[in-house]
Amino acid sequence: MIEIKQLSKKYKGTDIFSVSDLDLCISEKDIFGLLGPNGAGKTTLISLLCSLIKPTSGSFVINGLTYKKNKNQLKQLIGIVPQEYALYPTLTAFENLMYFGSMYGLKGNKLKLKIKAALQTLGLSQFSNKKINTFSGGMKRRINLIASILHNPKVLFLDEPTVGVDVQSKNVIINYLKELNEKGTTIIYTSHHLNEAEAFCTKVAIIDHGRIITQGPPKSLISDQKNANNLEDVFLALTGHALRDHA
Ligand SMILES: Nc1ncnc2c1ncn2[C@@H]1O[C@H](COP(=O)(O)OP(=O)(O)OP(=O)(O)O)[C@@H](O)[C@H]1O
Repeated sequence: MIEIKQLSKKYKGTDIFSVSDLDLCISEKDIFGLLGPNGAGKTTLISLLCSLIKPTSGSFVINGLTYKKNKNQLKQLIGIVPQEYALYPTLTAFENLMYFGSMYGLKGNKLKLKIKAALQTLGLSQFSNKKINTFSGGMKRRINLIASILHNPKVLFLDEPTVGVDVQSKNVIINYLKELNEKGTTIIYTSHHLNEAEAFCTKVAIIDHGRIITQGPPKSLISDQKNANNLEDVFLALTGHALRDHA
């Protein structure tokens, strides 16, 4: 269970809050989607929850643990799949995964077997000894995902895990995440693919200007919104059609 209370973040040198007084509860069984236009605050919220950045104010608890009191336990409890590839291009897939596993204190046969099983499930067994710089975007996304789950996290945060991948890779990734969730991992993910989120998530929150403007199961949000046939209709009705370009 994740409980977020009055969480706010204002980056140094800026005068706006990227996350503003945000309250949210995510249950252990959820596949929770954080949706919102560009610049809404999704990555900032995930970065706060992964303790990659510090809140300006407010707090959160993940499965009873807080970063201040339980830093090491929390690190073992969560997995992070960042938006950017966090892989070493000149190492092979297997070497990369051995390295990431060792960062969590894993080693030996146990780690090797875990890597082999994940590579198999994600369709990458035959590329195990190929260098990452020869991989397609979809293959790198799948390796990025494996790197984050080797320590069996109870809570997995993913920032746009299906961006830039083909339909085949996307299906493999989504099915794998569903499997992890069925085995007891809470999934929290950001995406701009609203059809995907509608089918995949048990709950979503639509975020804009650092605040949650609505949340709930996709079907409830659709039925509650006048003239909405899908999550995209809800999203546009609540966030508007204006472009969010800024520099
Ligand atoms: N390191 C930073 N320093 C200053 N401002 C930042 C920083 N990172 C993000 N921001 C600002 O915080 C706001 C929220 O950004 P964030 O990346 O969290 O949004 P997002 O919803 O993830 O967007 P996207 O969908 O484009 O990834 C934006 O206005 C952004 O410009």
